[in-house]
Amino acid sequence: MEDYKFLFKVVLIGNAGVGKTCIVRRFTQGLFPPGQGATIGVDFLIKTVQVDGEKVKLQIWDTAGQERFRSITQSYYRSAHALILVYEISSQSTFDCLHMWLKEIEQFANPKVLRALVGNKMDRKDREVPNQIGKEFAKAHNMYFIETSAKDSDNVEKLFLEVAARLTEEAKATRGQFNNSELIQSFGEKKEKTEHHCCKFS
Ligand SMILES: Nc1nc2c(ncn2[C@@H]2O[C@H](COP(=O)(O)OP(=O)(O)OP(=O)(O)O)[C@@H](O)[C@H]2O)c(=O)[nH]1
Repeated sequence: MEDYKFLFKVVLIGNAGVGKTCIVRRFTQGLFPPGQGATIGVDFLIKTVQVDGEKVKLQIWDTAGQERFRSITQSYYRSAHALILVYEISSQSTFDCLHMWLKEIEQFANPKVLRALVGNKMDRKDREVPNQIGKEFAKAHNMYFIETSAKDSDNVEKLFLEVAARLTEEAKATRGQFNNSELIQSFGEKKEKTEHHCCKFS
């Protein structure tokens, strides 16, 4: 058996071009990839972090923001322990689509999923979404909020460490001692699709 205490599946979602892939690459590989192309479908990377002296393995799924991949990416929501919803602070339109993304979460994710809201590209000077607006939106929807810059490496590590810490705390509180496969199964229940939401924004 591998040497880690918990394994969590973390899925990044949000409009095309907001920086999901760059956030994941910054965190897992410590780099800001030049000329990053659009994600096709989904991609995943793994990183192990320490939470209170215990090893926690994060399986991080980077989904494509483009509408044409939506049916593929939606299928990854179900077994997610955490969903990181990303918008771009320099693009009001990506923020305006958050309601659509929340509907997707409601429809396809496990109700127990931990949700985080991330305003990426905080290094940019052409801000369109004030920090306070992002914060209030997150508060209203019971989400953890942080602004990041994958480019400058600001808050990226903090984001994933916070998610790992919250998931670990929740797992310990709800299940006590259990093994990793049990944990995954507990979040992997299938939720029936009842309605199709479509947003042609990307
Ligand atoms: N200034 C700045 N640019 C960024 C940042 N993060 C990503 N970018 C740029 O934004 C563009 C899109 O980044 P991606 O990481 O490919 O975006 P994505 O959300 O994964 O896009 P899809 O795969 O199409 O869903 C690229 O040109 C990146 O260089 C950031 O923190 N600051």
